[in-house]
Amino acid sequence: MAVFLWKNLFQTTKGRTLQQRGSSLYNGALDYDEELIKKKLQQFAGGSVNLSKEHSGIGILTLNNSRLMNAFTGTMMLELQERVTELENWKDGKGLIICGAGNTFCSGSDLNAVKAISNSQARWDEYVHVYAKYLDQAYEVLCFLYSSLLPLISIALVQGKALGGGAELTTACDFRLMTPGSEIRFVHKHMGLVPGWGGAARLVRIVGSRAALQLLSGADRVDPERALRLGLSEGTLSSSDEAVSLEEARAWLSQYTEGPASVIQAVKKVVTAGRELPLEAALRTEKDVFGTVWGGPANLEALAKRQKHK
Ligand SMILES: CC[C@H](C(=O)O)C(=O)SCCNC(=O)CCNC(=O)[C@H](O)C(C)(C)COP(=O)(O)OP(=O)(O)OC[C@H]1O[C@@H](n2cnc3c(N)ncnc32)[C@H](O)[C@@H]1OP(=O)(O)O
Repeated sequence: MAVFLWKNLFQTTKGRTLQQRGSSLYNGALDYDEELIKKKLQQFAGGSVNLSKEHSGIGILTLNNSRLMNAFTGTMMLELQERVTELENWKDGKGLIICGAGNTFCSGSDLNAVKAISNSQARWDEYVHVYAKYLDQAYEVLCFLYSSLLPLISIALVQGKALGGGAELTTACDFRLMTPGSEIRFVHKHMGLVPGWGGAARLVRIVGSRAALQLLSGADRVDPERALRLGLSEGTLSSSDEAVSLEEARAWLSQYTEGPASVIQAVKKVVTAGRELPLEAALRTEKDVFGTVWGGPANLEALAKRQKHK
């Protein structure tokens, strides 16, 4: 997946100085085999991440672990990466809705897995590496979702609760829509943590640093009304019913995905380039992306029709 490209283009978490019992979470000297760590993550199994790709060019990605309020297990993290790779290669894709099964969004990391890893008899170094892999996986896949490398316009459909890593996941989407009674809550402080999946940095860009500081330091419950005021949500849907809210989210997104996939994807790329790159690089990217649509089928068709915009 282009996550690896992303890794090279932008700095990864490696080299950061998160200190745990005096040992860095990322310590090059203790590099474990990737496949081995993948196998370890697979030990923390349960739930699934399902993708359905609709004819309209909208993908529906559903977190499915209702027994644990859609908490992310190790295997779900791996599946999320697989599904996102599938979306990356979807030529006709234009939009993406991320939602949770069972009328709730996501309660973050699977705390059972986190506890099991830390309580295992394994060496501390090994715990650090397994957890680091989990964190790496979450961090990279969310960065990828948010980046121009995935050229789909995305929405987090927040029903019920989006807590911890679940709240962070909402920030990796372009837009958030909330159902009545739902909440987004960065509970990390109460867990003795800060966001680690990139959620804080993205939150600052969405709501500004003062509001982000309040939401993180207060571990505030953000209901749909406050989310709207803060610009964290685009709108409150009329129903919290799973099927109805999904239909409403689809209708909302369709306003922006009308038209050829090549053009919608190009729009998403130029906007995300503006969001994530220094100005000069963003300007260059825009010119390059323009080159991919200029003289293309949609452009030629519009010219032939002598399209007017009255
Ligand atoms: C950087 C990200 C960060 C990290 O990686 O460390 C995190 O994401 S930390 C995780 C943050 N999330 C939490 O702390 C959620 C804790 N859970 C709750 O607050 C509640 O369970 C809640 C509000 C999600 C739901 O409350 P409600 O009363 O509606 O239901 P229950 O509490 O009975 O929950 C049902 C069932 O689900 C289990 N559950 C919920 N969330 C998790 C989770 N994140 N991991 C594991 N299990 C979870 C809960 O324990 C119940 O199971 P039961 O066997 O009945 O105890």
